[in-house]
Amino acid sequence: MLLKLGSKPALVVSSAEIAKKIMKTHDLSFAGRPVLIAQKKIFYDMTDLLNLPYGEKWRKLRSIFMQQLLSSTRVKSFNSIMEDETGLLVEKIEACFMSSSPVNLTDMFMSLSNDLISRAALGKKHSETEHGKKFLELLNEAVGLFYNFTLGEFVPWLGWINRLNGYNAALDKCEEKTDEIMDAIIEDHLNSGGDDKSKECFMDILLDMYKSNTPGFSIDLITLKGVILDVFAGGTETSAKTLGWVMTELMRHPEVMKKLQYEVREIMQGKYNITHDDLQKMHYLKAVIKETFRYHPPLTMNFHSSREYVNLLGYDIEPETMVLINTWAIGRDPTYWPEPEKFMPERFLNSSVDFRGFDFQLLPFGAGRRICPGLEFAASAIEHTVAKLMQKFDWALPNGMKGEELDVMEKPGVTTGRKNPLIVVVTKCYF
Ligand code: HEM
Repeated sequence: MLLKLGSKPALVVSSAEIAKKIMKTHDLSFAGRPVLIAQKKIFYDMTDLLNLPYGEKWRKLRSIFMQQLLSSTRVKSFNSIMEDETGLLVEKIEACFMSSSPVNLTDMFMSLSNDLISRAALGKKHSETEHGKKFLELLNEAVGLFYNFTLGEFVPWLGWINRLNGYNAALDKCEEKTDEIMDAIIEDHLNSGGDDKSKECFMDILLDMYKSNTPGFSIDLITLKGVILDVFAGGTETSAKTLGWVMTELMRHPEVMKKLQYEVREIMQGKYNITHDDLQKMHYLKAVIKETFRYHPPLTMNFHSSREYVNLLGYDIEPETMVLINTWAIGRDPTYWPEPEKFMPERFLNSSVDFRGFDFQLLPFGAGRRICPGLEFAASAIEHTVAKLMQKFDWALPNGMKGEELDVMEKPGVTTGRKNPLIVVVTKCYF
């Protein structure tokens, strides 16, 4: 669907065929990002990977993400962090069980996700430091500002409204505070380093590059800050909200939960720590996670922008057309998904369809050149957490509520999670 949002052309893509044309056939032509007021302010004039226009700088930064920070070898090396943090999550849940208190999984998943990213990025838990807490508050504020599309965004001559209603002032303040905190985090890291001295975190790698004079290897301070900002902005809410949806669907479908618990407990017999190899054997777990990504992609719209004129199915697409790929609608398209409104992990059991960017009917991480570089990290963290929760606990809803009574209302935002917190109770712990 080709639209005009104010003065800006926009193309909304709701079918897998067109998504394939955008992200495969014409990937290079559509590898841009729309220039948005809030993103320009908060992400250092859009010099971070998430927002950079496609080009030489983007390619260099992308290779830092893929080869230095988030390569599959490095993601595997984070297994011990994942094991530690999911172990702590288990302890918190056990404490709720002992005191017969309900468990707020929404809050717990948000803390877990923040702590995992913090330890990988900064070598320590951000949520426990003063700057860290402020940074998390600011990220929340920034996300609110991103979602608040203003008229001035699409009708430039109405930009004065943003001055009048305080939006520009709020952005200026958020930009200033974010930069101050980024400086404080870097300073703090230079003074103390991470708690886990044996492991290199993203900040160590980036600071080495910042201090290096090797051509093609060094980066400037703004780039360093942009990378850290991207890792937190891209990696925390997305994973936390996915976990919330996985557990929601498992609570709503006790037969699926039982089958999953059986698989995990069979594979883990007598063992506590879950390894990468154990996860590879958990086929039903992978199917449950794929089905959750199909039904509840945390980024329901994926933003690209055209870089040149393209003729798409007979339509002329102008340069700088905003392209919105509606992954939510594509995941529920009956052309690809029989009974799309049914949560049915079995549909993935004898199927090669995956979310790694080759199957355009399942695009939670996007596809093509700009596919999410955090895919392996996120998938591993989500698999690890869900496996642990299935291994250790039996679950129920509070006050005898039945699974089908649990709501699936969504709270719209940059990422889409549950509207209401997910509150559950543990009925049995396996020590
Ligand atoms: C469930 C978790 C996650 C989901 C669903 C997700 C989804 C996405 C999507 C849809 C995109 C846009 C792809 C495109 O434009 O085609 C993206 C880009 C990105 N993601 Fe993720 N993401 C997740 C986790 C992460 C993590 C853990 C990190 C970092 C540690 C991360 C960092 C990024 C970055 C930097 C980009 C921009 C890439 C570029 O423009 O070249 N994401 N993500």
